[in-house]
Amino acid sequence: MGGSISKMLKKMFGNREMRILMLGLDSAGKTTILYKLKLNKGITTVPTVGFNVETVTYKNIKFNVWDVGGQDRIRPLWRHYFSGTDALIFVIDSADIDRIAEAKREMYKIITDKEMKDALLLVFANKKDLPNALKPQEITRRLELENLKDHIWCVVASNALTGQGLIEGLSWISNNSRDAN
Ligand SMILES: Nc1nc2c(ncn2[C@@H]2O[C@H](COP(=O)(O)OP(=O)(O)OP(=O)(O)O)[C@@H](O)[C@H]2O)c(=O)[nH]1
Ligand SMILES: [Mg+2]
Repeated sequence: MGGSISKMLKKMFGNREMRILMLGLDSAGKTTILYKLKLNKGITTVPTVGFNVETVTYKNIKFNVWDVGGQDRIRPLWRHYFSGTDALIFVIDSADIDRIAEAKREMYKIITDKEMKDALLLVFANKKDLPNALKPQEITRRLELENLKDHIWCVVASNALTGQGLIEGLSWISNNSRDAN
């Protein structure tokens, strides 16, 4: 009872905070997404060695977004960021068809880790502007998400250069978080 009242107050008056971890193969567009959300502008990125973290406020939620570099030699560092994650944003380059299988392997390694068992999974099918980009339904099929029963998941097509899809993604996360109910 007390719990639900405090949730209601939080919903009405804000101060929700969520920890978001954004991972994906190198060059998928993670850093571009982070700064488009944060600054609403495009930036010139270099491959991330280490991480960037920014707070993005949307409606009454503070999203603490961690963007960790995706080059293969630094992927072993990803697990150090898992603890306390409310939602994983896994970014896919929808036009990098040769590496979808590799992205899938990496994604399953992350979400099967016990520290990630309660995390929501948002997949950005990014770079949707590129002519050979796979559609979100095709990304869903190739990632075999229909078989993924122990996570709440969603695929959103995005273009980090224009920002298309990004707010839709954050809004899905906020609507599906445990304390949204
Ligand atoms: N056409 C297109 N290019 C994009 C999009 N998003 C990112 N890019 C470009 O893709 C390249 C890589 O983007 P980054 O944001 O640096 O990729 P990253 O995932 O942070 O890569 P790492 O830091 O190495 O893990 C840059 O040249 C971006 O401008 C998109 O939606 N469409
Ligand atoms: Mg980066």
